[in-house]
Amino acid sequence: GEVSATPEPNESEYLSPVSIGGQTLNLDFDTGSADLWVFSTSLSSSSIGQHAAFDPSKSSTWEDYPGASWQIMYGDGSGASGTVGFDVVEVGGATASRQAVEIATKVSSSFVSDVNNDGLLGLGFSKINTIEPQPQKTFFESVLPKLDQPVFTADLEDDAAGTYEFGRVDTTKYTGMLHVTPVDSSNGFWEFASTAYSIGGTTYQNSGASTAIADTGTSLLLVDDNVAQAFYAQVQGSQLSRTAGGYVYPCSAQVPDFGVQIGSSGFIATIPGSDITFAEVGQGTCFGGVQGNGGGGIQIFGDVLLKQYFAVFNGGNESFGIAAK
Ligand SMILES: Cc1ccc(-c2noc([C@H]3C[C@@H](O)CN3)n2)cc1F
Repeated sequence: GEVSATPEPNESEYLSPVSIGGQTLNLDFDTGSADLWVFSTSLSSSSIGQHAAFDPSKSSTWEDYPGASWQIMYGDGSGASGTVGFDVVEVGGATASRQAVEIATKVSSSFVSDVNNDGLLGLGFSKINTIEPQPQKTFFESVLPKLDQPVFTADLEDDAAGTYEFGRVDTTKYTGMLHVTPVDSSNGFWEFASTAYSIGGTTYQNSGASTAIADTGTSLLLVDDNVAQAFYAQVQGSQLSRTAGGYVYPCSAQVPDFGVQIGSSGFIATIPGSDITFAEVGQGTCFGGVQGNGGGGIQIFGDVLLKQYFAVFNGGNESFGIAAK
């Protein structure tokens, strides 16, 4: 089948309506993790606040997974944990009839205050699913055999709503060719080689051999520290600010275009300098959308890059592709 879910954009995440046991929640689609978890009525009312909370007792199709648990930590240190069951999960039009659904009994404060999402839907590989005693399939892995094509696409926008589609590649959504690279899923991510970058149209080889992941759940573009340093060396007045947590510069500064290689093919995905500023932090100072990854070895290509392109995640041949739009 072919489905589409239109995420509501928020300053740092793309939310899509998901039906679980007939209850609709807005979930943050995250290709960098593999847990589908929801705010639940097991949480305290102060934690639930304005969030939609899933109530298993009101679902006629809910099935407990006795003794199972989960616990996850995200890149920013936020986290959640709880118990597990199975239910019917429907996104746009694709239905997983017995999808593992992780019930939050604890969530960190940043999830309580992020009133836009009622949980996350992981689109990474189930190798990193945190359910004990046995990791469970992601929604995509559950529906994959039933899809016309074993793919999902992400068409993220800056301010307008973006779109995730499962089972087809809408070729009217992009122009030119799709630049496809093989993915190495052994770490559980949509991971590929990326050893070159460009600043202001000039291409450089990245000394520290590096890989990158396509991560729709990360807002920024986190590159090797030496690459971030080389980029901001070309932004007048920029500095690495501990208080801001990264590189900042005068909002009036001229920011060069920045590009990163997708796979070893040679294609450099470029972001116009005018789209690189992520936020104003006050006093005419701006926080850059390109930042270092803190020496993690893996670069994290988040929304700052992905929203410039149409992205195709292929679970059949394990590849990642992007095209201009
Ligand atoms: C409050 C909140 C915090 C973090 C995240 C979050 N979602 O995806 C990710 C990235 C980082 C990596 O962990 C996997 N993908 N981070 C979402 C939130 F709503």
